[in-house]
Amino acid sequence: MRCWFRGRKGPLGSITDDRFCLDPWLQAKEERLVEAETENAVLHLRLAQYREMIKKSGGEAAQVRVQCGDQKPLQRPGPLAASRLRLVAQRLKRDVEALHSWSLGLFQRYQHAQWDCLSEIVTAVQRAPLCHEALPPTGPLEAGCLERSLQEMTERYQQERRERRRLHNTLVELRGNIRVHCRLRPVLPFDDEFRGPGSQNSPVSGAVAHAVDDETILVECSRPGHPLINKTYTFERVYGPAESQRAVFEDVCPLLTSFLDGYNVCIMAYGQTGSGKSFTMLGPRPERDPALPSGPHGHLGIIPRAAGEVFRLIAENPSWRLEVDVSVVEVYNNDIFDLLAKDGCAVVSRAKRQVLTTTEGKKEVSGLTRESVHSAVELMTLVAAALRLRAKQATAVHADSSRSHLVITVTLTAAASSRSTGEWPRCPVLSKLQLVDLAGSECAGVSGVTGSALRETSLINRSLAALADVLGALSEGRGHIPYRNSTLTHFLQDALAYIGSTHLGVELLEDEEHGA
Ligand SMILES: Nc1ncnc2c1ncn2[C@@H]1O[C@H](COP(=O)(O)OP(=O)(O)OP(=O)(O)O)[C@@H](O)[C@H]1O
Repeated sequence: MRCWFRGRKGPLGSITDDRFCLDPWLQAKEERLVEAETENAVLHLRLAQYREMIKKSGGEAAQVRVQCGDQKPLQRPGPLAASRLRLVAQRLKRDVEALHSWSLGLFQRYQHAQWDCLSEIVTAVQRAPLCHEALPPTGPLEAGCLERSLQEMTERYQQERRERRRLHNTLVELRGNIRVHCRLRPVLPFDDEFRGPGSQNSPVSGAVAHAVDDETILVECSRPGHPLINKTYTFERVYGPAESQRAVFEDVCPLLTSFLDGYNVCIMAYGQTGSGKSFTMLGPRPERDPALPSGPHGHLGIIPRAAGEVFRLIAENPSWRLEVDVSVVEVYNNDIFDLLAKDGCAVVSRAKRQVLTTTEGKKEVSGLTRESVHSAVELMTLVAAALRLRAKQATAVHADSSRSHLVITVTLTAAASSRSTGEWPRCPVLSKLQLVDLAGSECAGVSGVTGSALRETSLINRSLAALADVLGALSEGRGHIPYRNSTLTHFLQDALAYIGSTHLGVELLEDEEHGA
């Protein structure tokens, strides 16, 4: 699954007819490149000469030493000769240092020139289709030369891209394939309003969890009749209450480049009810205002921002010929509902689905609706429609509490045209991005739920406990992973099992007493 793009014929390989317009541009760049290479070669030559000279003089000195050893012992130089020798040695040292810094500078200039050339080549190649028709016809010999030079440039460009991809994904891996970030939301007015029946026992109000630094939080744990205990927890990253949606997304953004590079990515928001999972993942009130990535919304959550970024990356590389489709499901009361399913009148309606195991052992949801999308706005319009169907319920803790786990799956596939030309020889599915807004864990005593809502709470808590068990079993490398203990883990089995791919969990803690 990893690095599927690597070693494949890259997108520029298919540009063959648009090369003739590159002549003056490319020639100039090619000349600069050749100049820089020549300069580098000269430098290497001079370095070799200096090395040779040093070797030779070393040999001569050894010879003199041998000869002197046969005769009488060397007389110590007088003070005048010694200071002269010291001066010569100092001058030589300075010369060597100057030569070293000069060659270093030249090497750096060479590297910069190479990068400039390559980026200009890439721009030129990308602009090629636009100016092709404006050019006069070219002779066959010239065309052949240009073709070869374009091929070389294309190969170099592809090499650079492969290197970029390798470096990017190595960096992402170095930061960890499973990452847990923690966000503390600010204390909000409703935190006091919605104090549940159990909260009168809590002597503390206001913030009880604090960001100590950007990796540590401190939680004040208080129980009536017990002394206050402070506990600290560390995460890969901690966001304080004042940190923006943009700051959270900045850490997620590199994963989307990995998704486009063929890696599976799963981003989950986990936390207790009202702690800000939906706010972080979607933004405020996304079902009413879909917070389309084109709008001027500063509060956009991870999902609309990710949609914008995925399509921005695709637009940056038009020759990739990729297709994007999306499915939206909710896991509610241990059942899976397709939130993009349409009834007979093509109206979106909730439809129950089952998880099946395919002959290759993969998990699939039978009859799941997958809508093809061509822009972030299209994607978010579908998500907003699906969200209107998502199960919600007011509780004493949170007036707009989600009662289901929401899973948005964005699948990247090779376009049918590139499949038929054999450009993508393997399975057409390249990678999957799963964006999960889990239902919040809650204490029924505090949230004050009764009747069917109490059953929902119990099923939510059980499925979250099952998820914790699966993650625990995976991290401990246990032989048996209990995926089947809940529909949520069964449904997410492929994403969870693919532990080698990149996961980032955003754990959210409420910045007040319930969250502690
Ligand atoms: N960082 C934040 N800044 C400002 N307001 C926030 C922040 N995080 C959450 N909120 C607000 O807090 C409230 C609860 O947030 P949200 O609905 O995201 O919680 P949740 O964890 O998804 O809850 P549940 O699990 O019950 O659905 C919302 O009104 C939301 O706008």
